[in-house]
Amino acid sequence: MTLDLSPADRAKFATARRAVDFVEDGMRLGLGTGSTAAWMVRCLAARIRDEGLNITTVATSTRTAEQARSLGIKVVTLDEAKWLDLTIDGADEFDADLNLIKGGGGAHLQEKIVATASDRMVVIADPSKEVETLGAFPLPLEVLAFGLNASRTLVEQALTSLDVAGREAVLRMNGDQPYRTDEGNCILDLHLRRIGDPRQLSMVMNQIPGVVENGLFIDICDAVVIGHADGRTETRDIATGSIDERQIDLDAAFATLGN
Ligand SMILES: O=C[C@H](O)[C@H](O)[C@H](O)COP(=O)(O)O
Repeated sequence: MTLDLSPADRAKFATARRAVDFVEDGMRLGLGTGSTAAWMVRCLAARIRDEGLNITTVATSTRTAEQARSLGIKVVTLDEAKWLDLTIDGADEFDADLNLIKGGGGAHLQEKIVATASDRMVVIADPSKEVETLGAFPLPLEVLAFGLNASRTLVEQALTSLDVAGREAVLRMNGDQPYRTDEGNCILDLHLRRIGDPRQLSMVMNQIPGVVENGLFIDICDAVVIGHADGRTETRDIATGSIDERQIDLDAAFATLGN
């Protein structure tokens, strides 16, 4: 029963359930990472099982790969899949142009590679992720451990000439050790508060030696599905400007999960 779920989880489930409607038989699909994406993987597994769909997936983290495989979903590498039809992933923030901040879970490097190797990227989010201006959520930078402090100094220097409201670069920790990504790199979380020009910031950050990838997704996302705790969903498509509203029966949908 979805009544046992928190309002936040009901909203995540609603967006996830609506987004898997875009999956078609035979597709090669990118699977995002995070709590919303985890709901999507459960919904996808149910559709594959109930409809006998032939779906090949590429995961954006070891976490997601393990979850997908445990639910019987076929997972291959991106090089094996070559190219993807669709990627469905969560986000930490999105704006009116569907530019995103991602990487709250430390997976934005693989997520960006997978999303840009897809014909289409659909973001799944609850309404709290929508912002007028990106930047309240700290922007993650994946950075090589080698020369980390030098890279951090260069990042903070570069930020002084950019249109942002804060400059603090905080090393993400896992207990008393630096957090390590799937690639073995570190994460600097940039507390910028407001990002005036996301495109410029993204380009400048990726020019700094040691920075592997930043969490800004500019002109990558094609549509967002916003889910609400009462089962309402709204899908906005950036290319057509269309808005599609659907009501998900959360209890009925939950009963189909079986996982
Ligand atoms: O690295 C993590 C990813 O970018 C996630 O998609 C993002 O942090 C959103 O996660 P959640 O759905 O848990 O809010």
